[in-house]
Amino acid sequence: MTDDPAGTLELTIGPVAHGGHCVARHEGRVIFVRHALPGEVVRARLTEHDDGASFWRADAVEVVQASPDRVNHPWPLADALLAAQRGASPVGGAEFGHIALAAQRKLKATVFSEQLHRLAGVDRDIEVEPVPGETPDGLRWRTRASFAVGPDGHLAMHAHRSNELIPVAEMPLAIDAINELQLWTVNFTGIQRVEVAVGSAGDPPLVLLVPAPGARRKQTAAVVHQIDGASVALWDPEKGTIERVKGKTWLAETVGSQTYRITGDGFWQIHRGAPGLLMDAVLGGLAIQPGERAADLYSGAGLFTAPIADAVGETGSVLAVEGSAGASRDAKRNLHGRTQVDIVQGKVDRVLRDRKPSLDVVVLDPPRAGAGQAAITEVTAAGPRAVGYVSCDPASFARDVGYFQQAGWELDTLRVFDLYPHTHHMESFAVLRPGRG
Ligand SMILES: C[S@@+](CC[C@H](N)C(=O)[O-])C[C@H]1O[C@@H](n2cnc3c(N)ncnc32)[C@H](O)[C@@H]1O
Repeated sequence: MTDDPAGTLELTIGPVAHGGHCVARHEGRVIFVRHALPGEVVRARLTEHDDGASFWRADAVEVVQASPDRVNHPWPLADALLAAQRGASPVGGAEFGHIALAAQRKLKATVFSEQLHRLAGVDRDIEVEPVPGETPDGLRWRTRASFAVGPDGHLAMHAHRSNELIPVAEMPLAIDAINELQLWTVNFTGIQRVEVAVGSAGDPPLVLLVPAPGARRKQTAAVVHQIDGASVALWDPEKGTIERVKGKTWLAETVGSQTYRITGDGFWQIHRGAPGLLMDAVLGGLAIQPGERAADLYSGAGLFTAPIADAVGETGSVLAVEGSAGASRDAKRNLHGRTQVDIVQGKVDRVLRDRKPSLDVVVLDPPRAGAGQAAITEVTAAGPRAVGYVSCDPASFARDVGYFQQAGWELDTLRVFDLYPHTHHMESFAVLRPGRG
C-alpha cells in the first residue's frame, strides 16, 4: 500500500476540492490530501485507507516540490509538517494555514465556482472578498472558540476526523480577549468541553463548561475558582440548559446602533467583522422598501430582523422564524418594541406551510445543511420579489440554487466572503429572483 518504510506515499497533487483537501491519484485510486497545494509533490501519510473504500484520505507530511503559494504555517500546532516531525497529528481548524492568504481566497473561489457549476449548472467568475479590516496575517478573528479537555485536565483540540486530543496553549485564530484568559493554565478535571465567547459590547468573556458525565459539584467548583476575568456558566447541551455560576449567562453584541442579547449557547457569527459585513450585504442587496412584507428565516437572535424591521417601517411586517428556543427568546427581547415583527419558534418549512404567508422579500440564513427543497418550495410559493440567501456552505447553497431554478427562479447577485481565514470555509450572500418567464 505504501511505497516507503515510514508508511508514506509520494503523490503529485491535483486540483483543490470542497472540504479542505486536494485530489491526488495513486494506482487509479482517488486520495483526498490535506495540507498540500495543487501542483505540489508531497510525501503523504494515509489517514483513512480501507481496501474497499472508493477513495482514501491522507495528510501531507513532507514537501518534495513546493508550490510558490506555500508559506510557513502561522500556528505550529496546526502545521502538518511540524506535527509529522514530532510523530503527531496537527490540530484541526486551520487546514489552509500553509497557503498565502491571497492564494487561499483563490482556492476558495475555485471550489465555489466548481460547486455552482456542478450542482446548479451556473457558471460565474467568483472573487472571494476579504473582510474589511482583516489583519494582514489573517489571525485574531474568532470571537468564539471550542475546546476539548485532555486526560490531564488541560485544554486540548481534536485532530481532523479523529478522537486524538492534542494539548493547546494558544489559539492564534481567536481574538486577544480569548487568549488573554489563559485558559490553558486551568485544570479542567471534571469538565469535558469548554466554549469561550467574547461579545463586541465590552462585557467580560463568557466561558461555558460542559461537565463530564458523573462529575461532582466539588470538581466544577474547583475549575470555576481558577477562571478569572470571565462570566462562567454550566451548560448541558442535551437538555439545553445553562446554569449561571458567576457573571452573566449571555453576551451583548453591538452592530451599528442595535445591541443584541445572545444567550450562551445561541448562534452568533464567529468572525468579529461578520455581523456588520453580512448586515450591509443583505440590506444593500435587497433594497427593502417601507411597507414591504418581509421574512427573516433561520433568524437566530435577530441580527437581520432588526434592520429589516427598520427598513419596512411600521407600515410593513417581518415574520422571523427560528428553530432554537433560546435564540427565539433572545430575538423577542432584542426586537421588543418593534410591533411590525412577529417572531415564531419552529422549523422554517413547517411554519411557512402552516401560515402560507404572502411575502415581498425573504432573507434565508440556514445552517450548513442548507434550506432544502421543502423550505424553498414554501418560500417561492409565498411570491416574494427577491430572496437574499446567506450561506456558509457552497455545496448546500449550490444544491438549493438548483431547487430555486426548478421553481423558475434565477441567481442574480453573488458575493463570497473570506469569513474564516486559514480554514477552507467561506460565507456567501446571493440574491435570487423569480425568472421573467
Ligand atoms: C446560520 S444561523 C443564522 C442565524 C442568524 N441569521 C444570524 O446571522 O445570527 C442558522 C440558525 O438557524 C436555526 N435553525 C436551524 N435549523 C432550523 C430550521 N429547520 N428551522 C428554523 N431555524 C433553524 C439555528 O438555530 C440557527 O440559529
